Amino acid sequence: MEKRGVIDTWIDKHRSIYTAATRHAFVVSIRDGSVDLSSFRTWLGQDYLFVRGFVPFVASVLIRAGKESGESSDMEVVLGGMASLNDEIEWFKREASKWDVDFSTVVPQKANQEYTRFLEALMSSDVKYSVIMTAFWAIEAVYQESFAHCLEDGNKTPVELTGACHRWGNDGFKQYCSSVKNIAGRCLENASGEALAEAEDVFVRVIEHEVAFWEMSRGG
Ligand SMILES: Cc1ncc(CN)c(N)n1
Repeated sequence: MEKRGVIDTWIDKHRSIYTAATRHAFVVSIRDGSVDLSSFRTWLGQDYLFVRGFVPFVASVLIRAGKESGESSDMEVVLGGMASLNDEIEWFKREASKWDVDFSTVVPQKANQEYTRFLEALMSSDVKYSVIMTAFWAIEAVYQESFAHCLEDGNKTPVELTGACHRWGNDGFKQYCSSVKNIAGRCLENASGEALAEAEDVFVRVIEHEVAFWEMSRGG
């Protein structure tokens, strides 16, 4: 059995907000087939913009993994994430034509701008490696858990949305999230009390931004 670490204790401690992010009404509406397709189109356009801002963040994680990690495999894990972002951007573009969304006219909404600003602040070299890794894991994990839920037994996910669900809900992405979680967990095992407090705070803030992002997609 997998060893329970500090991240699992934080998930338990902040369970209600964690569940609000991973079982948000928008996600549940995809799973039960009641999703409002105009919300899906809003999400698509906003998430495309988010992902473009996420690429430099992941690049900064990659640089830190190359420079600061004692483990050469950290860089390879992050590089795998970078490669899947490349596919993700291509996927968004294909979906845009399918859903008739013109990305060139999409303007980032407040929740998206605030999330991107938060990521930019995390790219500062003052932010500890363990803290940036915790954020990176949490960002990916919310999407993995949310979209995997839309594929679990009993789902009524509309067939035209299963592509999105498979993108983040597939087993390979789950494995990748687990590798990032292991890296963050290993760093946190040796972290100071101050770094632990910062990482917990960043974990909660990522989850809050994810909730706000789903709310925005629903038109909230
Ligand atoms: C808002 C958000 N959070 C996470 C992911 C997964 N990379 C995403 N595409 N968008």
